[in-house]
Amino acid sequence: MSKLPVIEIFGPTIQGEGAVIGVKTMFVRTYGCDYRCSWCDSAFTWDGSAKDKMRLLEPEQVVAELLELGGDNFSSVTISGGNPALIGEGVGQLIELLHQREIGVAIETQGSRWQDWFLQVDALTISPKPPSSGMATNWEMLDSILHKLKSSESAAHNLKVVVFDEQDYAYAKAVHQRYPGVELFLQPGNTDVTEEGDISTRLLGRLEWLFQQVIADPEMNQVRVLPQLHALIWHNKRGK
Ligand SMILES: C[S@@+](CC[C@H](N)C(=O)[O-])C[C@H]1O[C@@H](n2cnc3c(N)ncnc32)[C@H](O)[C@@H]1O
Ligand SMILES: Nc1nc2[nH]cc(C(=O)O)c2c(=O)[nH]1
Ligand code: SF4
Ligand SMILES: [Mg+2]
Repeated sequence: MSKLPVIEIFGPTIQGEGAVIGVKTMFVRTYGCDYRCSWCDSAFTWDGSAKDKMRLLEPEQVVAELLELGGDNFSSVTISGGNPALIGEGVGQLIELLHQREIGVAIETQGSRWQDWFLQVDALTISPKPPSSGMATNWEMLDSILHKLKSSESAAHNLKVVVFDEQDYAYAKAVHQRYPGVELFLQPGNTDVTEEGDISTRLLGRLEWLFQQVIADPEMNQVRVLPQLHALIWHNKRGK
């Protein structure tokens, strides 16, 4: 088996975002990202600040830790990062081991890289990054990823765009127009990921703003707008 770089394993918690919001799930967060989003809420996966906590684990070890931590109190695992799509076999083997135990797998990735194991995932979220992130979308790569997913019968996938401002909203619209058949989730951005204490009022204000954009826009009749539910409940706490 092939090792994978892991920065944290936590749960059970409640999936707070997108297509599988509300589902009880464990999390495996891989280390390393090819992006550097200005507002990344998981920058410790790539900025070096938690480098000493990164562990190279065999997929079997990851499963053992998930079972130790969660017992039989979960049937879903979300693999996020960082960018889990930077990792080939290690994540592919982990997915296989989880499926052998009838545990469903969700993935969070930004659509900058393809992995063949995308086709095995039960809920694959592709989250291209809007202008406020400072990252540039590789549209050819995104086209090719969505084309491969569309051609496969098994791969349940969706798009999720984080929106901080008008420019980001225009970007989300461009994504929707480019991939009209793919379910699109919009999520308001958290502008301060280090603020301590209760941030729910601020987050709900941004959610209402995003609701208003979509309500007024006949070109966005098919999208879904959701908060980061875990951030409303647990704020900027890590491992939730
Ligand atoms: C930390 S990322 C890890 C997975 C992958 N690198 C990605 O970006 O899709 C998980 C999700 O959190 C979202 N996210 C990160 N920082 C955020 C913020 N400040 N506000 C709202 N969503 C954020 C990302 O857009 C992504 O959808
Ligand atoms: N509860 C909870 N839901 C989430 N959905 C996506 C997350 C992520 O960081 O990828 C996340 C997370 O970190 N926690
Ligand atoms: S792609 Fe995801 S993990 Fe990477 S910097 Fe952006 S939000 Fe953070
Ligand atoms: Mg998160």
